[in-house]
Amino acid sequence: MNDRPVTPLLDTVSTPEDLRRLKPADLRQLADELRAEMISAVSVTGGHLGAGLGVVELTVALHYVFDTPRDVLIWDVGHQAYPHKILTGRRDRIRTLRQGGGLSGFTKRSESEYDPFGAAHSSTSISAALGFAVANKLANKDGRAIAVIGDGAMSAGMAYEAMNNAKQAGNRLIVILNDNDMSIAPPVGALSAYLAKIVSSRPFLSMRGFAKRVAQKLPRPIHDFAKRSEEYARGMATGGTLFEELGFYYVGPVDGHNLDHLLPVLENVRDGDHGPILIHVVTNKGKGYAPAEAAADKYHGVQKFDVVSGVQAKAPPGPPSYTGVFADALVAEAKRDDRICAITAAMPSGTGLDKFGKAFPERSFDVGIAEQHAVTFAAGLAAQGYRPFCAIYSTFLQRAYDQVVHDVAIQNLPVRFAIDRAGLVGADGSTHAGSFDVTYLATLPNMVVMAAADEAELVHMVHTAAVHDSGPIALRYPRGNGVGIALPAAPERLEIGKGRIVREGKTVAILSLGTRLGEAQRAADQLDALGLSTTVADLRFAKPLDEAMIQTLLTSHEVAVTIEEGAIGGLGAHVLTLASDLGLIDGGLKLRTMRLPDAFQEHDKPEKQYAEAGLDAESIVATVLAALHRNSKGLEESA
Ligand SMILES: Cc1ncc(C[n+]2csc(CCOP(=O)(O)OP(=O)(O)O)c2C)c(N)n1
Ligand SMILES: CC(=O)[C@@H](O)[C@H](O)COP(=O)(O)O
Ligand SMILES: [Mg+2]
Repeated sequence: MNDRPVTPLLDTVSTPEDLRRLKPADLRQLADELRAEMISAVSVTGGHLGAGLGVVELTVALHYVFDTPRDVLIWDVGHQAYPHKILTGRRDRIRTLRQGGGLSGFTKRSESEYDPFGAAHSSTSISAALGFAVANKLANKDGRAIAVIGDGAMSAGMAYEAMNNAKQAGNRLIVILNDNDMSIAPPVGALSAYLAKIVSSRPFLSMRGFAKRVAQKLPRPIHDFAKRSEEYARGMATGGTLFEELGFYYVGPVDGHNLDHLLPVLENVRDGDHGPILIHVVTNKGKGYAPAEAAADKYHGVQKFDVVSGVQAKAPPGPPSYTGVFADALVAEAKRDDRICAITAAMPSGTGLDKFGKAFPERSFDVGIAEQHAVTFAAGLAAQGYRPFCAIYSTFLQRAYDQVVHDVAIQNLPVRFAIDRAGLVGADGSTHAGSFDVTYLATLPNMVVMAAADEAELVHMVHTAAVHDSGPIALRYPRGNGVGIALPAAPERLEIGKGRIVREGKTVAILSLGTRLGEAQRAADQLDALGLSTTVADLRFAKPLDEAMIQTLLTSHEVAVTIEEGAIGGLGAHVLTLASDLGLIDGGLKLRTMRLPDAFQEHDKPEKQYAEAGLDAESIVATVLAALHRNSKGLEESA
């Protein structure tokens, strides 16, 4: 049992207004209590811990110096916003984080006026803040827009697209670059090296004169402060060029855990006349909690844990995860084919590609948070004869849609999309749900789209993708563990566009795509028990469809139901179109499509989300009975 921390000062602060009534000298204690409260809360909920720990002082300082919510504070990704939630009227619910009905793990407009812009995907904050700043300018309103963006998020092109346009915002736009030298994994690429160079530049003294010169260009208050602070002067001398070239005043590096440094810098920036400004704040991910600081991932995302030891709750032993099965299968394929490469966009552990990277470092690429680049980079590799697997979460692949269409599909290049986190993902909620990939991929000419029904199928699909040289192919699989089925000794090459019958019946046909197959079989048991003998088909392919099998199933059963873990426009829509093309809907065909609702579902446990979505066995049975005008006992309803 984790005890609640003693937090006498934090107990007096419910909102930033309360915070702003404190003396500067009290803020250190407040930050310590805030950190303790956050650790305590996440120890019972699990969630994103390291990033929030790293911005405790920054959160306090920003709300202290700026007039939030009139000054809008936009946290990039939003995974570091737990301290912000505690200080902005949500402390009473902080132990409901990421639980069904509880607070979101990210910023969310519907949750608080202090969350002016929702997030969870990265690198949107500067564009959004620019929008707020320009809107204020157009409306002749006061109010600044402050974007806090991490060094990892700063690797995405969108951040630069926004900075490229920032000049029009004038003083109203403030970007805080929170540089903790970490993404989820250690950061990659030239930008990361560039930031590290700024932070570590030496020597101070020989640079001081130059620093003064640069500082003199700044408005008076900043200049004065620069003169007082040696570290600040060092930053002025050694860094900032890239950001200055993009039209920003660069201030930094600043120690993001030192309130005596942070507060005057922010006050000077608040009061200065400088145009768009970027403050380079250096922090430690996991700061102030020893187990987090010591962890390789700095406790980016954690299970519930014991506060004293930092030991996280272990998942009960179970089948291997889909991600793990995918990673092992891909390594096996890459041993057979040295053209196979693997690409991740800053998610090596999440996609399992860390394993591939260890086995084949030269064929493994972490491109940073850059999904668009990842896809077009893969297209280039494919055009040159390599066989890249782009392993990207379903939700993040959305960002690279034009690259999928324009760079891969139109050119019919053999890029393999390994789409992890397909379907509902639980605690991360609607921003991370993999709801749309079948819809957006299966509409594309040339594209093959597969969905694994279990982990053995996933192994076959990895192999099928590996040997599919004639064009692009995607395989999707969910977050979490497999069903416990034995993995095949040798993977099979699946025939493209062919499904399989897993159970034969006469009255009802369930056409399943993906891991709803288990629910389809449970439903079939219940329907059989009601005297409605049921066929279950695992279609395997959303594109191309197994047209012959579908035609047979639709015409030989009284009712057919499609089920999938995706939004409207997926399997069900394609089966309906086929039925229409074949003229089957003219003759009284009974066909029902079961899919995710046309709504963004809130976070909860995945099984509850699926029940709410009506995609469990009980809902399948109810759908079938309703279509056949039968009651819950399977008896015909009197007209
Ligand atoms: C478009 C997109 N790709 C990937 C992710 C997954 N992701 C969430 S946080 C994160 C790392 C962010 O690093 P940084 O911005 O430095 O923040 P830190 O966690 O270090 O505070 C990644 C890759 C995401 N949220 N959005
Ligand atoms: C904030 C973010 O986008 C990631 O940290 C994400 O929450 C990871 O999700 P998984 O736990 O499914 O890898
Ligand atoms: Mg970082």
